[in-house]
Amino acid sequence: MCASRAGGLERVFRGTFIHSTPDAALQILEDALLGVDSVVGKIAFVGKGTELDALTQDFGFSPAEILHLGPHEFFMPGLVDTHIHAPQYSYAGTGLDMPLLEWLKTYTFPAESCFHDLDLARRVYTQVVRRTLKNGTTTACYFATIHTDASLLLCQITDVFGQRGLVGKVCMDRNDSLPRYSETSQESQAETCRFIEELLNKQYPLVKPVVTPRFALSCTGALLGQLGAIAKKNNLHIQSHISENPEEVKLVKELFPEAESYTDVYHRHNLLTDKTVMAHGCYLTDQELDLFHETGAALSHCPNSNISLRSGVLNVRNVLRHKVKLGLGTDVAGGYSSSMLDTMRRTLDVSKILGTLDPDYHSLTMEEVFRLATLGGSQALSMDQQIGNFEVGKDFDALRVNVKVPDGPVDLFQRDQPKVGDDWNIVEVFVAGRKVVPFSDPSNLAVQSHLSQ
Ligand SMILES: Nc1nc2[nH]cnc2c(=O)[nH]1
Ligand SMILES: [Zn+2]
Repeated sequence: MCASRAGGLERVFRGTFIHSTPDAALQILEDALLGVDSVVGKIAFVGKGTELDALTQDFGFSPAEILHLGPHEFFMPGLVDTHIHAPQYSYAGTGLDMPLLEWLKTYTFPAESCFHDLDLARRVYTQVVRRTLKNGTTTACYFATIHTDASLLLCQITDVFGQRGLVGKVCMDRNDSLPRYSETSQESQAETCRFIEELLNKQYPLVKPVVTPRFALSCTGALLGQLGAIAKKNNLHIQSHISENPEEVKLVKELFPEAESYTDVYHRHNLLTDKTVMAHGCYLTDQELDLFHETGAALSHCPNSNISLRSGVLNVRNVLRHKVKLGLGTDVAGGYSSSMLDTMRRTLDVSKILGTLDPDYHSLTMEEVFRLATLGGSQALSMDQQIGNFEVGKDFDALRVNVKVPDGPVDLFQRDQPKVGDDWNIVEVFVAGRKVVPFSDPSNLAVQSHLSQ
């Protein structure tokens, strides 16, 4: 039995719990009892069904209060999307017919430039938060747009729906392709400070700011340096993109000839810390991966996007060999799906293709991918003290999965082989102990009144 002192009323579940630990990619706890301190939303104890008597005494609950999972149900940790562009949800699944830099100019910047319109932002951001929560994303690391007020609205919506979020106002002072979607270095710096200050003043318990230079091609060295200083002063997370596409890598070399590598561009501006997560990294050298390891910076693997924009292929084994923290990201709308289950499948598929091309390559297992999507994501965001698995003392961020949901997407023949499933199978979602899916009517009413202010 593992337990911490109880602070409040317990909500106790009994059944199967599946999670990862640093030592075990997949651990299945059958007939387990898990208690949640409902005041603080943290896991108070994890024990075996055979320890019921001791647990009821120690934590003061009665067996009648236990919520029993069904025979085809289990709990798993919430999914962590380490890289998603909230405004791009508005055109997800379209416009995937060109490579990254053309795609940005043709679809992305024009779409994002409209988010000065707060009505549009409210509609799209409400949908992306609802959809990702329903799909089991309990923590999302969001890019918004350059617009501060719309970015603050995304924070508010994330808070109201109860999702855990890192949210970044995007910074870009070097984008001459679309004049109406750009800002000066001074504006970018001042608005980033305003965004951080206003968001921290709101004191949302689960939503935090993340310093967000779009990528090296969108930012001058001066802005990168200012953003590095802002992140350091406020001890904040940092997110950006790196080494996604060969053309991008080549242009970064030309724009920053003084830097030793793409990674060095960020490093010399103090943007590589143990609270940094960089998306993609398909073309990083071993030396660059060493620098990631030394600084504690993490990578977000976004396979759907890498395939859809034909950007590249990340060698996940090599990243793990360099002991670089790694999570998974949907990268909507470079990735066409906002579902982390899709990202998990693509991660597996890409790894199997690498194994097909090179018989010496050890493809990832399903269990390893499960760990990347949960504990790995929490490590990549340096939040693994708080979330990522069912360790006592962590917040209860969890998905209740029913592999035999009525009219569900899979047919089950053997009780013990629930190895495939879909978003439909996620019947309840908890964040910090609060049930956030199904959406409750009162919560919807609260959303309406909050958001109309
Ligand atoms: N996939 C992706 N890569 C980027 N690099 C710079 N901006 C973006 C973006 O919005 N999506
Ligand atoms: Zn991205």
